[in-house]
Amino acid sequence: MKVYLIGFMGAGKSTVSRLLSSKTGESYSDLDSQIEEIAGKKISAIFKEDGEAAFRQIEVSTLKAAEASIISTGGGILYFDETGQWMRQNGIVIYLHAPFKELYSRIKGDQTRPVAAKPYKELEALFNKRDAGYEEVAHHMVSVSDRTPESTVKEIISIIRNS
Ligand SMILES: Nc1ncnc2c1ncn2[C@@H]1O[C@H](COP(=O)(O)OP(=O)(O)OP(=O)(O)O)[C@@H](O)[C@H]1O
Ligand SMILES: O=C(O)C1=C[C@@H](O)[C@@H](O)[C@H](O)C1
Ligand SMILES: [Mg+2]
Repeated sequence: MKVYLIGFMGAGKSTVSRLLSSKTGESYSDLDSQIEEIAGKKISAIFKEDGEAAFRQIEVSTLKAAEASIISTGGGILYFDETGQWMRQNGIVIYLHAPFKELYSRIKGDQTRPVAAKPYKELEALFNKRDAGYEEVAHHMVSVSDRTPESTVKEIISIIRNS
């Protein structure tokens, strides 16, 4: 059974997937890292040189080809409408949720995330739009607000056991 972690930038999808993998012994794949390996360059360079649309095409094909049990997605994984339904049909989808302000404080000024360079208000509007989409697609919503990754992982392990 596959587990897909979804959520906005800074939610901790990469951090939690790594820890979940080490606690359960299940394999994990971080789509952003895999994309950088496939493309042979950083995400910021893909955005700059090839454009966001090209990045999104690689992102969705990397998602569909991912073989690991735990898959950490990028914040824009719902760029294509059908991607959410595809994940739901292929595994358990878990939304890591926190209020925008908290996520913003984790990602502001981070040069590795080109989307995070948007002005505060624009980014907040993007969060509000995506938040509804993540919630609709997810089988489970897990709060990552003011919480350690260890505690989040415990909750996810219990969700997996009961699924
Ligand atoms: N529970 C947490 N509490 C505080 N900070 C956290 C927590 N989880 C992750 N972080 C920090 O927030 C930042 C973003 O975490 P991470 O890269 O795991 O997010 P992400 O959801 O994978 O983001 P992206 O969508 O951009 O890939 C990192 O600096 C990380 O150390
Ligand atoms: O939220 C987004 O649109 C993104 C999030 C990151 O995980 C990367 O996938 C990329 O920087 C785009
Ligand atoms: Mg990540």
